[in-house]
Amino acid sequence: MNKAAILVAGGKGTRMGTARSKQFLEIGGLPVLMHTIKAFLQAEPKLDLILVLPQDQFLLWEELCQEFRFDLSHRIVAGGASRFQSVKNGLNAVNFDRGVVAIHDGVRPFVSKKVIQESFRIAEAQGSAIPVISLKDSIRKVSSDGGSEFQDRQVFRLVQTPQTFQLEKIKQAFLTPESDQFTDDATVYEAMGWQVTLFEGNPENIKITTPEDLEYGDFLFYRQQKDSED
Ligand SMILES: Nc1ccn([C@@H]2O[C@H](COP(=O)(O)OP(=O)(O)OP(=O)(O)O)[C@@H](O)[C@H]2O)c(=O)n1
Ligand SMILES: C[C@](O)(CO)[C@H](O)COP(=O)(O)O
Repeated sequence: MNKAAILVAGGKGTRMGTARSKQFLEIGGLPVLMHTIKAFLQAEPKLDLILVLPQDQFLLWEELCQEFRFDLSHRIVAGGASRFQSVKNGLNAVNFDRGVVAIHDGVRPFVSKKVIQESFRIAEAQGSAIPVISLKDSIRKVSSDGGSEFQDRQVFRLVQTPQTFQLEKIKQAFLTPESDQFTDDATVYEAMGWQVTLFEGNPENIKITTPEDLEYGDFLFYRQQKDSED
């Protein structure tokens, strides 16, 4: 079965508030994106790996690859104005017609090997594979009049990436016009009337979004290093 991964990293990282976009910042001495690429190629060494970057950051990425002597195989594609457009550009760059494709936020470097491998296995059999985790906090639905209402957290899940799909189906889904309701790839797939298949994600697979995520990322990195030495 042909397998590809699209790592979307075409965003600006405004919530991080740093001059350099968050996907290029370092965790444990290595840029975030290099951790993510390593995770995918360790889990699936034969992957066609497509990295989606802002066009004006191609040169920076080339310089970083030289600086960090990073030579893992990947192709680069220009991002779009939104995550949806960046994914679409990535899908158009996949160079086979039949197979499975994982779509992953480049800024989720702590995705586990098990989740990556499971996502391909489940998507191949079921059409899609969406990693989710249970909630640990209580949740409330708030209303515009200042009120709020208890919600049963057992019936909710937090949604992560990689979101993995049979290529033909997700390419067809992405022909639909972009909508504000498309907060991820599962919602685009679902708009076709197809049900998504959920599976258990890994809680460390956080999306690096704000400065405290970088500090937690450092902690996770050093804990991983220590675990592998023990
Ligand atoms: N035009 C865009 C916007 C987002 N992304 C990617 O989608 C993922 C999830 O988006 P988010 O965390 O929101 O990243 P940013 O858009 O960069 O962050 P912010 O919203 O804080 O600006 C990131 O890997 C980001 O680079 C992308 O490829 N192209
Ligand atoms: C795709 C995603 O990471 C799934 O949780 C999330 O929806 C991205 O949201 P963002 O607002 O684009 O960061």
